[in-house]
Amino acid sequence: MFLQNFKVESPNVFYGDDYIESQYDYNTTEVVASQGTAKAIPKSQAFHFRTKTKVPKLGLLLVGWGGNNGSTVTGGIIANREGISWRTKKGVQEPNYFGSITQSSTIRLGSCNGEDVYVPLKSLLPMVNPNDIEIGGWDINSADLANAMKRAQVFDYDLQRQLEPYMSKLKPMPSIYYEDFIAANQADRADNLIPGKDKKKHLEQIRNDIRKFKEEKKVDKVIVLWTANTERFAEVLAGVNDTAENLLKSIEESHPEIAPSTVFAVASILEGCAFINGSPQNTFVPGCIELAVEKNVFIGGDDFKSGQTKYKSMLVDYLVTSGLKPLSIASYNHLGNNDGKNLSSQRQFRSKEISKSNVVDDMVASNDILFKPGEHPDHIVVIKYVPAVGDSKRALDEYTSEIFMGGQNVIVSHNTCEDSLLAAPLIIDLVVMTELAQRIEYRTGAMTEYTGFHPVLSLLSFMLKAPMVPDGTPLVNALFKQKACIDNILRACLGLAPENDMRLEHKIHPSCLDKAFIETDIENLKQKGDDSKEQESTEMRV
Ligand SMILES: NC(=O)c1ccc[n+]([C@@H]2O[C@H](COP(=O)([O-])OP(=O)(O)OC[C@H]3O[C@@H](n4cnc5c(N)ncnc54)[C@H](O)[C@@H]3O)[C@@H](O)[C@H]2O)c1
Ligand SMILES: O=P([O-])([O-])O[C@@H]1[C@@H](O)[C@H](O)[C@@H](O)[C@H](O)[C@@H]1O
Repeated sequence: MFLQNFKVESPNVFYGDDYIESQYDYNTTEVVASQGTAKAIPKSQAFHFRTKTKVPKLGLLLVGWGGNNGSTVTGGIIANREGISWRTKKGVQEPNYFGSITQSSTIRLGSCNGEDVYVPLKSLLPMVNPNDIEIGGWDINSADLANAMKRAQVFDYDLQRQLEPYMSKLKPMPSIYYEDFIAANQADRADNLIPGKDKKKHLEQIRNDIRKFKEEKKVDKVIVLWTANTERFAEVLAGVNDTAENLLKSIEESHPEIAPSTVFAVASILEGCAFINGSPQNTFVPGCIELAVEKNVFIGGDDFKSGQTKYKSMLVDYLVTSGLKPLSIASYNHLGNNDGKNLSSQRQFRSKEISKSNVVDDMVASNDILFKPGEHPDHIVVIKYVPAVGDSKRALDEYTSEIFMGGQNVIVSHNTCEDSLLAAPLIIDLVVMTELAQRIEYRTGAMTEYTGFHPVLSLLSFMLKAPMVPDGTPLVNALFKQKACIDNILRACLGLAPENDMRLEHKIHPSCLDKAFIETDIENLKQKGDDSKEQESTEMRV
């Protein structure tokens, strides 16, 4: 069964004008190791969540707006907003948001008389509609978005033709170009630059651009997202970018080791705007993270997880979960877009190699039966630039695993995809989820005031190859664990238990179930809800 929307009827949830409020018992298991044995201790803590119901008018500023991803996500949103369909050799194609979990995925809400009930993920809590997002951005290249779209060669001609009048009006703001950070082969694109080499002036100009965009477009908030080229890793240097104070001083002094992406991140944070890094470089040097925490502004990254790596994080999870031991992962792809051209330079490729290689670490570390401590599969990552294939990346992967009694299993996959058509929906999800997270607050334990999630927004992990997590917290790459995290946190904001797939009611004799479990007395629940709200508001007045 599928429903478009629903309301939770429970004493633990209150739908107010300004907030959806919930009470939620967070249950987990603490393991205490002592004298060679371990004790598993169930733990529970009561949380109060509240989510602002008013969805803001959202502005999105893309760094690298004129790129394949930037032009594709912009054109895709315009086509959906304007209802533009187009002719292809297979007939008429309608616009959609396939590939976006916020727009095209569902979750199991519960069951109705034994039948599973599914609802759109976006029906759980009020979310921004991508069609309403105001988009702008910067690019080192001056091409307007119509010419950028043509250059990208991603959309069908008949769609490009209809988008042209909208896209030709969109022009990227001048940006900053520090040639040492991206491939030398990008130099011929750099004709749209903020003048000078003074990084302090660059920072101020970018901050001014953000403020100007917010005023002109009359948006309530702005999110900045990096979809510009992959940069080389910046060196983390004591006294330069290791603390917020040193980073700000280094920008003032135009230190050569401060990357364009870090200047954009600092500008966004200082303007109170969340910053998301869709590329693999270490934009978030320690000083930048410290600044985000100090200013309590969300940051998220790194590197969109679009096709080959998303597949890898799923397949290795299946293998290890099944007790099969991956021995080697050979991950090759070639592509012919400008991203591939930039990555044909070793230092930029190295950034990508890191983000594509670490994605299996948590799954391997989860199973000491298969892997001795420190043991891991051979894992190679190869990316080649082949202009002829354009944005249509060809990914070839081979997974060799050890199976029962010394046997071997070899899985080979071929995955052809228009890279930008997989990345564009991720940009939408990263932005929609970040904006939603900005409206969720919690209080727990002795707290009397509500507060927001940690500024390093690990909730975004499902969309990213190398997810940023708060210092000292575990990094989860297993794909469906990442999705379950999103689903269950949204459920908690509605006072709903996490989805656990036990389906106990279908594993026991129905006569064993309580009458109340089988027949839900809505009226009785409603009364309980009113009483508990009265009690909660009394509590809140204390
Ligand atoms: N499936 C995918 O496409 C995918 C997946 C994961 C990560 N990524 C990453 O996303 C980024 C964008 O990918 P793409 O295919 O759109 O690349 P692209 O080369 O088409 O676009 C990048 C754009 O950034 C611009 N640019 C470079 N430096 C800039 C700067 N300092 N300021 C402003 N603009 C700048 C370039 O002129 C270009 O228009 C790349 O880093 C890529 O590695 C892409
Ligand atoms: O598909 P995926 O591995 O998630 O990600 C892609 C890589 O396979 C590709 O080599 C690279 O050019 C893209 O920028 C993107 O990173």
